[in-house]
This record gives sequence, structure tokens and C-alpha cells, in this order.
Amino acid sequence: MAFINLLAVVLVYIGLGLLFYALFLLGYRATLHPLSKYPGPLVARLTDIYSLYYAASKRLHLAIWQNHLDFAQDIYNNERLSKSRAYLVAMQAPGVHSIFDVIDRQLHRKKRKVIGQALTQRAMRDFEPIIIEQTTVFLKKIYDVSRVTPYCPINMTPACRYLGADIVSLLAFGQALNTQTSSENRFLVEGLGAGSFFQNMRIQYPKLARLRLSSLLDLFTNIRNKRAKAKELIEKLITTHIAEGVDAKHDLYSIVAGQIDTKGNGNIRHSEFWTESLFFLPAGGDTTSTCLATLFFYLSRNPVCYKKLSEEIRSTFTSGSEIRDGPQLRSCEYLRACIDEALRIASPVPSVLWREAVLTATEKGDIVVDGHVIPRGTQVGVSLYSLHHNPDYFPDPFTYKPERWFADASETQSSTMREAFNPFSLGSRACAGKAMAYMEISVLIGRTLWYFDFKAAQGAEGQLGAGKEGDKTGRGRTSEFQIYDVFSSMHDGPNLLFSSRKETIGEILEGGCRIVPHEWPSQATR
Ligand code: HEM
Repeated sequence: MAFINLLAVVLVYIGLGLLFYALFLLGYRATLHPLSKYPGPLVARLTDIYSLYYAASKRLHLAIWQNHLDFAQDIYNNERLSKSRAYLVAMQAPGVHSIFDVIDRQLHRKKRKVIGQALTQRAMRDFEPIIIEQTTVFLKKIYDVSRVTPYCPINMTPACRYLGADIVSLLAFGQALNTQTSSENRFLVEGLGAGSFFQNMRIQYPKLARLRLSSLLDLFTNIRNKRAKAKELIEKLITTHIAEGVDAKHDLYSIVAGQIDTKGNGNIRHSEFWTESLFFLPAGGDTTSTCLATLFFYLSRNPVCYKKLSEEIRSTFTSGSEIRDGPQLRSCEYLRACIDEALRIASPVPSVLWREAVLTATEKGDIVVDGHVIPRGTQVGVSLYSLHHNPDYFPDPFTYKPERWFADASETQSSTMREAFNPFSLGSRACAGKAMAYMEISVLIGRTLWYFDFKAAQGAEGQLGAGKEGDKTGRGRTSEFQIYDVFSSMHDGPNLLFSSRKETIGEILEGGCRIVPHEWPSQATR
């Protein structure tokens, strides 16, 4: 009994001790900590659980937009800042970094040189036939659906995500996933999306990884199973390619094999190529598909933009096959403005891109961001969604307006806007796949408008993807395409109706149009 009493007393003291410590820590963070002077929500000053909460509800981009400050240039063009330690939670094998999670600047430069070879303009030209082939599959599917069932809206989110996944898997390891035409491998797309959501929560609150709280998350989400299945398939794709030999295809694997480790001492999952592949698939697939779905959403709701763009495409080319990378496609200025406006209004990567000082103990000097001294060890970052919705740079930021890219605004206003426009980030860690993204998106939108007309579905179906009137969580703008922040973006819709253009459609049907069953789900899973 005496022992139990003693234990109770000890526990009470420990509890009180922890309570006082927590109160002291919170009081310090709220009042005396060097960062306490910055504006922002009190809870965010007290704990990173603020970020975790918004990461779990996929609304971090909206929360940050509400608290926005403009620091982008000072952070991302600052040689003294590198990616923050938070990225380490994305490592896929012990001690093996991917280009995404590597922090050391020298190691990053080496990796960028190797991976970058697969994404140069020249490599893209060699890869273009594959993009065109997959685009044709996409167009034929649209034709099948619009012809077989006259009123059959197509949900553009899964349609674009499957297209993106098929292209990037061919680019990474020369293997076709065929998610556009068959449901067999579609779980990979879901698994990678679940993986991004999971990683984003760990990036925003790294203690989840340190305290092994991730298993708790799994109880509610079943993410581990989805990721495990996706990894099994990726392993199969890599093993098949290795068996075929390095020169069998022109792809990332053939370009980097010999320069990075592809074997992992007998366990592929410990190799550098494995970690690069796990990043490459969502980086190249989910991002471009967000931009495409956004374009379909806004073009179908803006008849003036739709008319201008279709007239530009239809007057620049004389056949659909001419719509490929080159001076003619690049001369389509309105197309470029529509794409840039889509990248601005719905960031494919909306999350905070954390950076941190990498000064060694002997290096002197402070890190200064927008005139503020940042204590060492502090993480700083900007959400691109937030930057792109700052009305000082982009007046009327929630309106889709490709014209802003031509506007007769003053030179200063126009150059400020261009400086603030960074969908691919900036500095040494900016996107390596920008050229490929513009090429893929331009070819797909150009060819779709060449062969088809499209419009939003009717009634409630036509509202899929839009904000909901009266919503109090930042999703109340009914004209805004809703993105869900999982580091990259998840979304749903829009539902569109397509009709083929009699004068042009024959061209893609040459060689026979295979009728494939309508397997695109009408509701995407987020
Ligand atoms: C619209 C399409 C795309 C957008 C908006 C986009 C955006 C971004 C952003 C913001 C980053 C920086 C991430 C960070 O700081 O953590 C990034 C990095 C990267 N992206 Fe993209 N991306 C797109 C398409 C692609 C494609 C198609 C590929 C390749 C197939 C690709 C490959 C990469 C790579 C390799 C990096 C890492 C670069 C480095 O750290 O050196 N991206 N991307």
C-alpha cells in the first residue's frame, strides 16, 4: 500500500514537472523566442502540430495563404540555405538519398548532373514520340466514350493522372503501366498519392517519424498497405528492365545506369535508383496531371478563353500531327498564357518548401530573409500557392485570367508578377522537369482542342472540383478548382462532355480506333 502511495506521489510530481515544463516552453515560444515577434496564428508559434493539423486536412496551402508574407527570393536564391532536415523523412532506404531528399549541396549537384541528363531538351526530343503515343491513347479513349454513350461525362482527374503515370513510367524505366486502358495497375497511382500524403504529414511534423507515430496513422488510413503494393509493382518494373539490359530502351534507367547504384548490394530497394524512382513517378506524373485537370476546369467554364485558345490552335496548324514540340507550338502565346495561369491558380506543388541554414560552425554571419535575421536551426519556406495568390503581385488572384500575362500593366507591375511566378520553384533546387512538363501539357491541350470540343457536364455533375458555397474552411469560392495539399496536389473533376470535330477526327482514327471499355471512374478517389 505504502509503495502504491509512493508511486502515486512520484507520478503526480512527474506529471506536475511535465506540466510546468510544457507551460514554460509554451510561454517562452509565445513571448521570448526570437521568432515570437513574427505575425501569425498563436498556435503556430507554440507547436508544429499546427502544420500537422493542416497537413492532415490537406489545407496547409490555404492556411498559409491567410498568413502570407513574401520571402521567396531571399530563401530560394540564398546559397546559405539548403533543403531542411524535414526532407530526410522522405528517404526510402537507410543512407541512400534521392535528388528530392538530399540536403548536402555537393551531393545534390552531383545527382542533379546525372538525373538532369534524362530531362534535357535533347533527351525530351528523343522521348517526344512516347508522349505523343500516350496522348493518342488518351484522345482515342475520349473518342470512344463520347461516341459510345452520347451523355457520358468524363472525370478529367483520373483521366489525366493515368496519362501522367503512363508517360512517366515509360520515361523512368521504359515499362508501360497501361493505366489509361486497363485497371490492373491503377492501384499504383493511388498508392503513390497515399505515399505523398503520408510523407507530407511527416515533413510538416517530423516527430511523427522520430516517435514512430506513423504506425498510428496507418491504423486510420491503411496507407502502409497501399504503399507496399505500389512498391512491389515498382520493384517488378525495375527488375524486368534490368533483365532486358541497359540499352534496351531510351529512358532514365538507361541514362543513369553506370553513374548511380542500381543494384543495392543485391537488394534493389537499397539502391540509389530505387529511391530516385520512388520520387520520379509522383514528381513527373501527379504534377503535370494537376496542371491539365486545372486547364480543363477553367477552359470549360470560361467561354472567352476557350474560344481564343481553340482559334489559336486551329489557325496555327493544318493537321493534328503537326502539334508537337517546336517553333510552331511555342509561337502559341495564348496557349502558354493559359498554361501559366493554370500553374499559378492551382499549384501542382502547393506545400511549404522548407529550407534551413547550412552554415558550418566556423562560417560567420547571419541568415537574413527580407531584412529579418533568422536564428540558426530555424526552418523557413514559402507556399507557392500562397505566393501565387498574393493580390499585390496578381491582382484579383482567384480569377482565371490568361490575359494578365499580356496585360498592358506598367512594366514594374508586369516584372514583379513574373518574378513572383515560380510554380517550378527557383534556385538550385528548382524543378528539373520543367521543359518536359511544358511540352507534355502543350501537346495534350493542343491536340485535344484540335480533335474535340468540350464543355462542363450539366447540373451537380458539372460542379465536381469546384468550391462549395458557404464553406468556412477556405473552400467557399465556387469558381475555384479545389486542390488538396499533400505536398503535390490531389483533386477531383472536372466532369466534361466531349464531342469530336468531324473535320479533323478522322486523322487519329487512321489505323483503326480500338474501342476500349469505358473504365474511367466518374469519381476520383482523393
Ligand atoms: C507542371 C509540372 C511540374 C511542376 C509544377 C513541378 C514543380 C516542382 C517543384 C516546385 C520542385 C521543387 C520541390 C522542392 O523544393 O522540394 C520540383 C522538383 C523536381 N521536379 Fe518537378 N514539377 C513538375 C514536373 C516535373 C516533371 C515532369 C519531372 C520529371 C519527369 C520533374 C522532376 C523534378 C525533379 C527531378 C525535381 C528535384 C530537383 C532538385 O532537387 O534538384 N518535375 N518540381
